[in-house]
This record gives sequence, structure tokens and C-alpha cells, in this order.
Amino acid sequence: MTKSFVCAVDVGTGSARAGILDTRGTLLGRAEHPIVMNRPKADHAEHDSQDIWSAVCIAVRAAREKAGVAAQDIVGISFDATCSLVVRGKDGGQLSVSVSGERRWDTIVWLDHRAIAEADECTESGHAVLDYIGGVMSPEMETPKLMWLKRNLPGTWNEAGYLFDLADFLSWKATGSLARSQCTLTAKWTYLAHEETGWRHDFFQAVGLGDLFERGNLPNKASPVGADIGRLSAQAAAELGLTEQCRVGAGVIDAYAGALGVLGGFAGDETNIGRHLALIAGTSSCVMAMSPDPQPFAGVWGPYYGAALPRLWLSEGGQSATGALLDHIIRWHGAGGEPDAAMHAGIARRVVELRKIDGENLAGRLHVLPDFHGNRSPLADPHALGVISGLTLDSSFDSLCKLYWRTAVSIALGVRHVLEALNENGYLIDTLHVTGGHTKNPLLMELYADATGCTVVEPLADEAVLLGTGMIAATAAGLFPDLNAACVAMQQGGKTREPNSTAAGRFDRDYRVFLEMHRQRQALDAIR
Ligand SMILES: Nc1ncnc2c1ncn2[C@@H]1O[C@H](COP(=O)(O)OP(=O)(O)O)[C@@H](O)[C@H]1O
Ligand SMILES: O=C(CO)[C@H](O)[C@H](O)COP(=O)(O)O
Repeated sequence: MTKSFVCAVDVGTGSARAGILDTRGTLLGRAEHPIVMNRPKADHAEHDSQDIWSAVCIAVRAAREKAGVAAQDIVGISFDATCSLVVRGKDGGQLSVSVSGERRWDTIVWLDHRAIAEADECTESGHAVLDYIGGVMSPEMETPKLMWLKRNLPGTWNEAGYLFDLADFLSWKATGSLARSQCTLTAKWTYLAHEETGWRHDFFQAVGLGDLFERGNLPNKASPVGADIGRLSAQAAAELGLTEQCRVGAGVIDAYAGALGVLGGFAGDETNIGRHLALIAGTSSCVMAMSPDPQPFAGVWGPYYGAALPRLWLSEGGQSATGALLDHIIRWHGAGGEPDAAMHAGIARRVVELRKIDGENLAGRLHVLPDFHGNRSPLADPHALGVISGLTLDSSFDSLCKLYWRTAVSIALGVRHVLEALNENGYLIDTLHVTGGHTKNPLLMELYADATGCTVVEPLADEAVLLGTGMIAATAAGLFPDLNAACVAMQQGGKTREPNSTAAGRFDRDYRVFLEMHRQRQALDAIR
């Protein structure tokens, strides 16, 4: 009997990963290939979309080989990616978004903050679309990046024929379809999926982007997550090592795939879903909660309608640099170096020893405010800065370990900060479902429970982001009646960790310090 399989593609900040899954959600083969990033200036970060497509093709071929599945048995594929902005010309060719002028750099990476002034302008417009992004435009969304492009690289803007969120670019490369996903447009392009009209053209007029639709080739309607947008083209099938029979599903931003991967089991359970938070924690951290009714409030992105599960509203908070911050601390410290797996593991081991020697209050006077790349939520302040308080002349490896530990504490307290904002505004969250690179960090996994007081669930699925995208691919391929059914059938469950109640007092104190540091940092900024 022939079995049906799906292919999931996840493009993160540093690499493209592909997985082959069966209809029970089991990951049968996985492969990864790095992607390049260009940093011509502080706050500028660029990808090469052709390099990304090549990395995707390499990863898909290798994953299929590892899974030992025949190409014709892979009946669906979908893509998730970071919310980076791809710019292509009228002929579909690459167009430079770089001050260097090199055409290959045609993608502004999500973490690029070049458009911070344009983001502020959008916020100052006070337009109604802001009610659906937490009241403040982030430079990590697409509208300010497009404004920057039009003002600073008019040549590129005038030649532009296609503007895509990265996940939509990948489905276009795969099929030639101009469909855009309800996830990408709602979360990053101010599309209002809950309204019949969707786009608010007057907003684009107000911010000087009246010609956006002409430049971008954007559809009037977004495609629901998991909608079948067509078959693989002959060229894409050849490049990916799949067949033209393979259906392609409207994809999602990477964090949203993670939300499906860890919360998909609650699809259809509207009573309980509001108690659960997805924490997709990698280079950055995204926290996502879903509810049957919209929960709008300042400082948390959304509410977005149908951006992950159908008919549910989604609120997204997050921290712009978390894994990236720990990596930065390692590179920055004199006793550090390259933040590879061995370095992270060596530091984590030493922290465990130091906590035995110095006690649980290790480096208790060292405090970190983790906003080294702004504060995504709940302050929604891209201008926010990081702070370290309590330094000495110690430059030993142990001092790096202490700083790493206290930075990890601050990252977990940042999650608590967002969580409290969600719970003050209608959610009743008591469980965190964590996925992404942080699950490889035992210190963070312990802290996510102890510093927040929540139950932490670590998914049994090796790669919950790939699982979420696999659910979307299976829906598009018609293997399930809808996305909810695919999520329930393919979910993998998780193992649970309860918070250590004896640690609560220590982290309550750290949290009071954390809030005070926010206040003091703002007070310093206000001194003229
Ligand atoms: N073996 C590891 N041990 C500890 N931390 C890790 C490890 N591997 C990755 N990380 C952390 O996870 C982050 C990358 O997360 P990941 O989810 O893999 O990437 P992306 O954000 O690109 O999707 C790194 O910045 C690092 O801090
Ligand atoms: O803004 C996003 C989601 O809304 C970005 O796509 C995300 O933060 C990037 O994620 P990663 O940490 O996996 O690189």
C-alpha cells in the first residue's frame, strides 16, 4: 500500500532546514544547510534569496534521502520562514536592498532595524491598523522597511515588481503563484483578515506607499494558512527533487509554525487553549497565545485573526534578541570565543558547579536588562537598550559563566514580563510550551519554569517548527479535512516540568529588580 508523506521547510535566521514527516507527525528525516547574511552597516542585515532557495533545495533533497521516502510519495510541501522582506524586479530577478548596491542582497532580514524612524512615523499616524499590532509599529514589520526602501533606494523601488514576506517568496518560487498567506500579511503587512476588505489602502497612502500594490504584485485577498495554492512547477520539482504532483500549502512565519507544532493539539478546544503559551525560542523569542475572542492591548502584537489556527485570534509578544544575546555575551567576554554547542554546554556545566559552590544565589548582585536589540514587548520600544549592573574587574572564565547565568535569568524574566501583560489582559496562562534552540540549553529550560512559576512543556517532537509546517503541508495535500484536523492528528505531545517552588522567592526578588531597571533605564534616557 502507498503511504503519503509531506515535506516541511523551515528557514531560520542562520539556516534552512527540511523535514519529511508521515501523517502521524513523525519526523523521518531532517537536513539543514546554512544561509548567508550580509551586515554592511550597524542595524542593516541582508539575505540573498537565491542563496536561500538553493539552501532549501539542498536541505529538501538531503532530508528525503535520509528519510528513505520516494519522491512520488511526498504529496505536500509547505514553507515557514522568518518575516524577512524579499524584493524582486518586474522580471522576477534580484534587486538590491543594500547600501552596497549588490543585487544578490535582495532581502531585508527581520532583525534589521534600519527603518526605526519610519516605524515611529507609522506609530505617529495613529491609524486604526495600529489597533491590530499592539498600538506601535515595529521596525521588524514590513511597512517601515518598504518606506525606507522607497526613500533611500528609489532605483530599487521603481524597478520592483514583487514584494514578498520570505515564506510567500518560497511558495512563489515553488509554484509561480502570487498567493500570500493570511499569516504573513496579517502579522507583518497590516492586513486585517477579520475584515471583508482586508487592506486599508488609506494607511499606505498616509505613509507614502500609495504605489505599494503596483510595486508589490500583492493580491486583494490573503490565502488561509494551509490553503492549497497549486502544484510544484516542473522547475521547482526538479530543483527540490520532488514531483509535479506535490501540492503546496500557503505557509507561515517561522514562529507561527512553532505555535502550531506545540499548541496544535488544542485545535478546536476553545475552552483550554487560552491557558497555554507557545514560546518559540531561538535567535529571538516569540510568545504566542490564542483565543476565540480578540484580546487587543498595547505592547503585544495583534490580535491577528486566523494567523495560525483558523478562526482563532492570536497575540504575539517577544524578545528581539535572546539566543543571539547569549551568543553575544560569549563573543564579547574576554574569556569567551565562538558560541558553538560545546561552548554553551561547557558554560552550563560550570554554572551548575558554581551554584553548588557559591549557593543558589550565584552572582545575585549581577543584574541584566536583556533589551540589547530593543524591547519588542510588553514595552514595544525598539529604542530600548540593554543594561548590565554589578560588574567587577574579574575577567576569568567563571566570570563569563556568572554573566551568562544572570543573562539567562533576565531572558526568562523577560518572558515573565510578557506573560504578566497577557494575563492582565484576559488570558489565564499557566503553561509554557517551549521549542527552538533554547530547548538545548538546560539552564534556560529550568529558568522558564522557575522564574515564571509556569509549568513548562517540552515537545516530544524533535522539531516542533517543522511539525507545524508539516501540518500545513498535509492540509494542503488534502490528507485531512482541514488544518484543525491535521494538527490534532499529527501533534506529538510533550514532557512536563513543574516549577521549583523553593526558587520562587529568589526570582520574585530578581523580577522586582528587573522592573526597577526598566524604570531606571527610562529615567536615564529622559535626562536632557
Ligand atoms: N547546543 C546548544 N546549546 C545551547 N544553546 C543553543 C544550542 N544550539 C542553539 N542554541 C541557542 O539557540 C539559538 C538558535 O536557535 P535556533 O532555533 O536554532 O535558530 P533560529 O532562531 O535561526 O531558528 C542560538 O542563538 C543559541 O543561543
Ligand atoms: O518576528 C518574527 C516572528 O514574528 C521573526 O520571524 C522571528 O522572530 C525570527 O525568528 P528566529 O528567532 O527563529 O530567527
